[in-house]
Amino acid sequence: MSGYVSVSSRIKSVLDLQLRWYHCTGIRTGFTLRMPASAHSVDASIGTVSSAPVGWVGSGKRYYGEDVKGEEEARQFRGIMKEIAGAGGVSNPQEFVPLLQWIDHGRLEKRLMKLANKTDAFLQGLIDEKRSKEEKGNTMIDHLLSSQKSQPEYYTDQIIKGLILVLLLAGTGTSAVTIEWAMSNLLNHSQVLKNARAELDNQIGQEKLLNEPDVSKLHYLQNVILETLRLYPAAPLLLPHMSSEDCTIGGYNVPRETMLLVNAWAIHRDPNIWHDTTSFKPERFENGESDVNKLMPFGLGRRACPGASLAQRTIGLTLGSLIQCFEWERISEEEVDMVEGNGITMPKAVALEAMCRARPIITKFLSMSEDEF
Ligand code: HEM
Repeated sequence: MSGYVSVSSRIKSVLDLQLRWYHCTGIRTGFTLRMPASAHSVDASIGTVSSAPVGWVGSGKRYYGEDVKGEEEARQFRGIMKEIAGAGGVSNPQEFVPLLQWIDHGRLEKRLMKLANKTDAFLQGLIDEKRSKEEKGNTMIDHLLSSQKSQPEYYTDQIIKGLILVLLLAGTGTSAVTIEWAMSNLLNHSQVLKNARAELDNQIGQEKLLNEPDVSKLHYLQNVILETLRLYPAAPLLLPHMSSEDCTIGGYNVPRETMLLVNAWAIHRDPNIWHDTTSFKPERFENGESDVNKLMPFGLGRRACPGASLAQRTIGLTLGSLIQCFEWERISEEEVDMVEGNGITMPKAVALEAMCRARPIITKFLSMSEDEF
């Protein structure tokens, strides 16, 4: 976190921060605090606390937000990510009418090949850039390249590119979208927000910043996240699976090699399973494991999400930090719009906008010397 802003510029901006409400826009990359130019340096340091990690690409570069260096490269990256997200959500008529393969209807395969080549070239560029540098950094690519030296047969460039993509595609958008849904729910349920803030004040206080190991003490906050994942699972249909044998599901005969989608969104709202199913009630998870075991936002079984526990920690840390550091309010009397948009990771149809005001910890945080972080 160090290196963003000098101590004096932090202190200068503190008063400004404490007096005003700032407007925040929940763009797809997580929360961005929009502040006037006078507080820009503060924006940079807070951004590290509050924003979801999309855009860091394991190479230490930021491609989203206001402090982007290398705009052309960032634009290229954002373009690729947008195309991948779009391509992931489309249905392919050729899978339903195989004849269409012969006339290459929609040219989907060609477009995907082009996109794959473009993505591969971009990621290879990042690896080559790191490899050519004398000084080794502390980024994911640096570490993977050093593993490549000791285990070249496993850590090939191809594997490294795959790992970066997994983190980007599976790991960041899902977590960012969940934080945005969680914050929207909190803004529409002021008592839940108060309870979450009271828990943070009791357990952590305003003297030290929330840390990752603290998140396990915050049971109410974790229930807020579970309840968000119940009502707004980031992957509502999980990922497509394929039947390996002929089988029967719910009375339907399913032939071998049929694509199967599990509607976790609907299961999470099934009145036969959940009480008061559409209400946002984190308290429902206070009665032990039984309700938690009915959730499946990360899938189940062998192919369940391997990042589930990482996701719960990073979401807990980010959401907890947002609540610990800021007071939050809606931009108007009107409730935050909770309509779902389209996309492979279920976005909000209307991006969240909210007001935030710094809490006392920000004063302490911003007046600390860089060595104290
Ligand atoms: C809120 C956050 C997240 C949600 C809701 C989520 C959800 C899911 C779901 C539903 C699946 C498919 C499970 C199935 O096929 O039944 C999946 C797969 C996967 N997720 Fe996540 N995920 C999240 C975060 C992450 C993170 C942080 C990472 C890694 C850093 C990650 C890595 C993966 C990978 C690699 C797979 C593919 C596993 C396989 O096919 O064997 N996910 N995730």
